[in-house]
Amino acid sequence: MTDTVLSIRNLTVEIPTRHGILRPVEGVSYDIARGEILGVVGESGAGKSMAGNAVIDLLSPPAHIASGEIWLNGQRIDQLKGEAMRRLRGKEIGMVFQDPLTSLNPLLRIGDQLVETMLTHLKIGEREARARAVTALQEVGIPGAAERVDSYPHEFSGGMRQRVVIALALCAEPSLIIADEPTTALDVSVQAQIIALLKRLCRERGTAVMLITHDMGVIAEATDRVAVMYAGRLAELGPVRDVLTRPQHPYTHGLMASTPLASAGKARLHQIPGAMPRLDAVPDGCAFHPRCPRATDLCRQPPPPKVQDGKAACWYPLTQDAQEEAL
Ligand SMILES: Nc1ncnc2c1ncn2[C@@H]1O[C@H](COP(=O)(O)OP(=O)(O)OP(=O)(O)O)[C@@H](O)[C@H]1O
Repeated sequence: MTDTVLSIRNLTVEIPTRHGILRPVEGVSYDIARGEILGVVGESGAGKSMAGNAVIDLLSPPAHIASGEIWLNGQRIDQLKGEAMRRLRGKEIGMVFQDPLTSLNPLLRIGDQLVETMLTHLKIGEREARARAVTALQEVGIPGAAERVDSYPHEFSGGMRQRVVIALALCAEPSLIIADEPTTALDVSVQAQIIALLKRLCRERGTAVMLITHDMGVIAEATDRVAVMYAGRLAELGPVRDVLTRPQHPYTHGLMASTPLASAGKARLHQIPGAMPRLDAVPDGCAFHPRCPRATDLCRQPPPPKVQDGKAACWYPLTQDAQEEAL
């Protein structure tokens, strides 16, 4: 028996437009194992959310999965629609989005939302579900959970609301959590607490997590492995320590050098010259080549080698020595 929870294979998402077909996700593959937190990182517009939304059939039409496969616990799910997908979303996949209010019903007490979710997906009765709702709120650190279970979402602060969303996402005991920028809307002081909470609870339960973020600090703090996306493609995939301290792809290297975390103590932050291409103008070859100081003619023509775990999609991956000098 494998402990792979989610397996994305060669996923391509297309958006047909009047000017041609856009591919916000192209040929992306990664796995997430039980109890593992995979960080998906990249600049705004890199396709991180699209890849996550494809898993839960939340792509906004006309965006759609054009090719590839998505497997959850050995079941192929990329063709599931309607009720079958809704059932899977509540039971097997929990979701935590940037804005907690999108996950909460403003008209229902939070206890009722937790109870409803548990009654739908777990084989337990109402009394048991009520008791578990209080425990769930205690576990996510809501003070006075026994009373707050009867509060409405608007009666909580942003950070507390996100705690409630985490309780809601976990209460049906899913095998996968998709957390898309879960702390971006929160005060800096609260961000670290929420990330620590998510990490602890998922570790305890063996839940796999796809953690989508543009924040390298969150990646460093919470993840086991990292998938780096650029212009819809995977640039690099590997254990967090390797990707952060010994990035092979020049894009990852630039991303690291441009974060305050990595450049602490340096006089000023590095900037990657230029901008990520628009989806209707993604260059041939390696999409990063116009911004890459190491690019040669080879990078302008054939697609770069496919990413493998621990091996970047680059003809000229940075060796350890080159990492010191490059960029
Ligand atoms: N309906 C649409 N038509 C055209 N382009 C779209 C459409 N929906 C999304 N896109 C584009 O798809 C790309 C991928 O978007 P996505 O939200 O996945 O990026 P992201 O990496 O999650 O960025 P962010 O961190 O800003 O959320 C972006 O360039 C976005 O502009």
